Order: sequence, then C-alpha cells, then structure tokens
Amino acid sequence: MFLSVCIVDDMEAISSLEMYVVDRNAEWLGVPRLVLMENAGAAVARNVVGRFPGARRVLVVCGTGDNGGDGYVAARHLHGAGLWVRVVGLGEPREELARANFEAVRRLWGVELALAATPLELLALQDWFLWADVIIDAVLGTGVRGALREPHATAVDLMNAAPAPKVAVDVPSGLDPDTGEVRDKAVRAALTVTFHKPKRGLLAEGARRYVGELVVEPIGIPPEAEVVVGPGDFAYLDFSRRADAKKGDHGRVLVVGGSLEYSGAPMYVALAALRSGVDLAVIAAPEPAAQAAKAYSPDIIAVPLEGPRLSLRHVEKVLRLAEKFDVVAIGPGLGLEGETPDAVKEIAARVKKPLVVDADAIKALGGSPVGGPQVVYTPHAGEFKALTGVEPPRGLRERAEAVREWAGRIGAVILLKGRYDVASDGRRVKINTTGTPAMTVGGTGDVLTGLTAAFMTKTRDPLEAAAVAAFVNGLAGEEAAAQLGFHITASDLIEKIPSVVRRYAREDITSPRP
Ligand SMILES: NC(=O)C1=CN([C@@H]2O[C@H](COP(=O)(O)OP(=O)(O)OC[C@H]3O[C@@H](n4cnc5c(N)ncnc54)[C@H](OP(=O)(O)O)[C@@H]3O)[C@@H](O)[C@H]2O)[C@@H](O)CC1
Ligand SMILES: Nc1ncnc2c1ncn2[C@@H]1O[C@H](COP(=O)(O)OP(=O)(O)O)[C@@H](O)[C@H]1O
Ligand SMILES: [K+]
Repeated sequence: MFLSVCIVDDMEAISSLEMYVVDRNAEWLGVPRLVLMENAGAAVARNVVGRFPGARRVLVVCGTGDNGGDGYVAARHLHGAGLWVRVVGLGEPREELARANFEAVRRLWGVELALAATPLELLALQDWFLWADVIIDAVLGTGVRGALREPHATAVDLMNAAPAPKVAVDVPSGLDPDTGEVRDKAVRAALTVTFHKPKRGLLAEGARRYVGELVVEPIGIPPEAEVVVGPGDFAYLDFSRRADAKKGDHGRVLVVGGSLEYSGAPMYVALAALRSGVDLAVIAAPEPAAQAAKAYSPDIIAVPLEGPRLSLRHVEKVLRLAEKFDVVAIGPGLGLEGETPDAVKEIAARVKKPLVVDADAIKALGGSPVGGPQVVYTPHAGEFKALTGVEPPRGLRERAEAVREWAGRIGAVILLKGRYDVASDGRRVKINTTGTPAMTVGGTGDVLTGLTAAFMTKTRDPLEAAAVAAFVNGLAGEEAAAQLGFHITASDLIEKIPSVVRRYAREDITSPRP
C-alpha cells in the first residue's frame, strides 16, 4: 500500500498538535469529525465491556470539550448495551460535536445525567462515584492546558478516591499528553483507551501509574490524513499580530533574482510574499530587472546590482543586505550565464539566513547542494534531476520515497512540484493535492517560492512552511481557474492568496502584555 511508505509505523507516538493536524486533515479529506468522535466513544464502550465483563453500573464523568464528547458517546453505547449508566457533566459543552452528543444523552430518559459546575455540586454527587463498578474519565484529553481548574480538580479527586477502576478516555485527565508530566494531580486509571496513535506523554517514564494499561484504538482516520497537506497544517504557522506591532515584525523577505533577460520572476516572488502577509519584500537584482521592478510596483523595493547579471562582485553586498532579512529566496530569473552560478554557490554557502532555493539557483548548486535545517529547495521535475542527478520516479509512492531520501542526504527540505507536490525533510513526508493543470503557466513556481519564503517567517518548521505554501498556491490556482479557466496568469494566483490564507489561518490581534 503506497501510503505505508510515508507513514511512520503505526505504534509511533505522536504529539497532541500532530493529532489535531491529522484530525483536521481527515475532516478535509471527507471524514466528519463527528464520525471520529462516535468511533472513539464506541471504542471506549467496547473496551469497558470487554475488560470489565461483570460491571453493571457505570459512571461517566464528562468535561466540557471533545474529550467529554467521547464520554457522552460511550455513555450512550453502554446504555444501549444494557448497563446502568449515570453521567456527570462538568458544565454544558460549547463545541458543537460534544454538544450534539450531550444533547443526545440528555434526551435519554434511561440515563441519569447531572450537571456539576462547582466542587460543591460535585461533592453532592459523591455517592454516584461510590455506586459505580467502573468510572469513565472523559474530563480532559489532549486539550488540557496548565494546572487543573475547578471543578475538574475535584472531579479527579473524587474519581481517584472511588474504589471502582477508572477507564481514561484518550488521556488520563491531568496528565500532559505530550510530556507525561502531572502538574498537580491526575486520574490513576486502570486502563487508558487512546485514539489513532499513542500520545507521546502516555509512554513517558512515570506515566504508567496514571495510564494503567494502554489500548490504542483506530477511529477511522485514513492513512492519507497522515501525509496530506490540509487545513490542520496551518496550526504550525503563526499569523497573529500584536496591537503594538512595528514594521518588519511580520517578516522580511529578500529575493535574489532577475537578470537582463528575466525581470518578472523575482517580482512574482516578492508580490506573492507580500500577499502572504510579510511586511517587507525586497528584490536584489541586476540593474535591468531592478529598474523593471521599481517601475512595475510601488509595493516592491528593488536594490540594483550593477551589470546585466548576478556576479561574484555582488556577493558581499547581497550577504550584507541579507543580514537585515528573515528569509532569503534565491534563483528566480537569475539565468546561468557568466559568473552567476559561482555567485549563487558563494551566497548559498555563506548566507546565515533561512533560504529558499528555486529555479536557476537549483541548477547552479546542482552538483554540490547546500544543506541546512532552514534550507528549502522547490524544484520541479527537471530541477530535481539537476539537484540530485536522478529523474523523479513517476509513481507517487516512489516519488515520495525519492524526495525523502534526497532530502535526508542533502539535509534540507525538498518540495518537488507537480500534479501532487511532494515535500520532505528526510523524515516526514507531506503531499499536497491542491492545484490545477491551468497552473502550468509560467510564474506559478515563483508564486510558490514567494509563499514558501513568507511562511518561513511564520514558523520554525520549514517543511510545514513549504507544504502549506503548496497548499495555498494550489487553491489559489483552483480559484483563479474557476473564474478564468486555462487562461490564468501567475498574477491571478497572487490576487487569490489573501482569501485562501484567511480561510484557514487564525489572524488574531493579541493585545500586548502590559
Ligand atoms: N483530535 C481528534 O482526532 C479527536 C479527538 N477526540 C477527543 O477530543 C479530545 C480533545 O478535545 P478538546 O481539544 O476539546 O480538548 P479537551 O481535552 O476536551 O479539553 C478542552 C476543555 O477542557 C478545558 N480545560 C483545558 N485545560 C483545563 C484545565 N487545566 N483545567 C480545567 N479545564 C481545562 C477547556 O476549557 P477552556 O480552557 O476552553 O476554558 C475545554 O473546555 C481528545 O482528547 C479526544 O478525547 C475524539 O473525539 C476523536 C477525534
Ligand atoms: N498538472 C498540474 N496539476 C496541478 N498543479 C500543478 C500542475 N502542474 C503544476 N502545478 C502546480 O503549479 C505550481 C508550479 O509548478 P511548476 O510549473 O512545476 O513549477 P515552475 O512554475 O517553477 O515550472 C506548483 O504549485 C504545482 O503544484
Ligand atoms: K480523559
């Protein structure tokens, strides 16, 4: 199966953030989150009946988030299996999924449901905790933040004080799902039923006394959700702004590109970066391209490099300039004449900034690619061959394996563009499925470079920056093509970038800390 190549072995632990991303991307692939919740709750019910066959009386303690939602689903299934079920809710859920399952339980006259939003109200239900043969802990899961507040803390105390074995939903409440640490207290479960993959904290040293026996239950997340780029991946990018922000806080991109023959490519990169939400996009280009950029748009600042093409005599100036930027994109429109390849090599080797290497710069570096934790190559198939010496395989499985292998060898991120874009950092693989054949028009790769550089100012994870850039680029192309058919230009993509990003990114304005 193709995707087994890309998926880390299924007992691999994941973080709560990775779980959130997979969950949202499964939804984008068409698996409703309510289905995931139903499968999760049903898995809990199945394990309760399976592991405690003598149990008749079950108490389910539900928080106000989706962990609680799972609890309400489990309550309904256990009730349906003929057990005597009582439910304590620590407040009415706000989220629609948990709310839907809360409402479903509330209407079942055979299930006793009590709401307890304060420690006192919980203590009034103490006999329910003593009544139960099994207690299901559906208070907090991967959404836990910080020290336990009330009435959650009292709920944990009451559960731990009760003699009945506890079954934790996804994560024992109070345990940090990523580190396994317990800040003040946590449910000591006999059994933890976690979903899809174990959260890293469940396997941590010392977590066992809270986790008890661990069961990992599939909940219907397709393997593609592990590798596809989707709305969940925006969680890696920070688009928020502080009310007291100043120019440059939100990213400065330097584009090293252009030549006597080509002036448009670096402009596309700079304009795409600006539309992606950076504060400054500056082009360092040979004079003809710099003049063209200045003439074309007041949004672009162009620093002229004298002569018709990038040469060794420009290297020091470009390196000095780069110090004032967050990310450097090099390649579009440079050409490969004269000293340009050597100048590219020199700049790539010495620039101390996150770097996006595209187009002619990939060819210039071909034989001796530069690696680095913040280096991203964005080749199409021909440039991939120039970079690695091998044709990218045609099959998606083989393509993903080749990109992962070469990203590992070079020690950089490679985003191989095509019908499906395949990105890897040598370990993880991301596959972008958005886009349209209308995008074979010139310049769409430059737009992708601008998006990638811009997003690298929003995260420390260059693989995610490149993956989300490909996702946005493809959707921008789809939206432009929906209007214009196969007559789109790269400029049409740039115009669509803001609305695509705003659909998925959280663009909060955070009030500055006093
Ligand atoms: N992702 C998936 O694929 C699937 C996920 N699923 C399930 O969703 C769970 C994650 O749900 P989730 O994100 O709603 O978080 P969850 O753990 O319910 O807690 C949020 C609530 O707790 C509260 N709260 C937080 N910290 C607190 C504290 N210290 N002390 C007190 N309260 C605190 C917080 O309140 P707030 O901070 O918002 O005021 C909020 O109300 C996951 O573990 C799994 O079980 C399944 O359906 C299957 C598919
Ligand atoms: N046939 C296609 N279907 C969907 N998207 C495509 C297709 N061809 C290219 N793209 C997209 O167009 C963008 C540029 O790709 P490509 O044309 O290979 O680069 P360049 O413009 O550098 O030659 C990428 O985002 C890629 O995903
Ligand atoms: K829990």
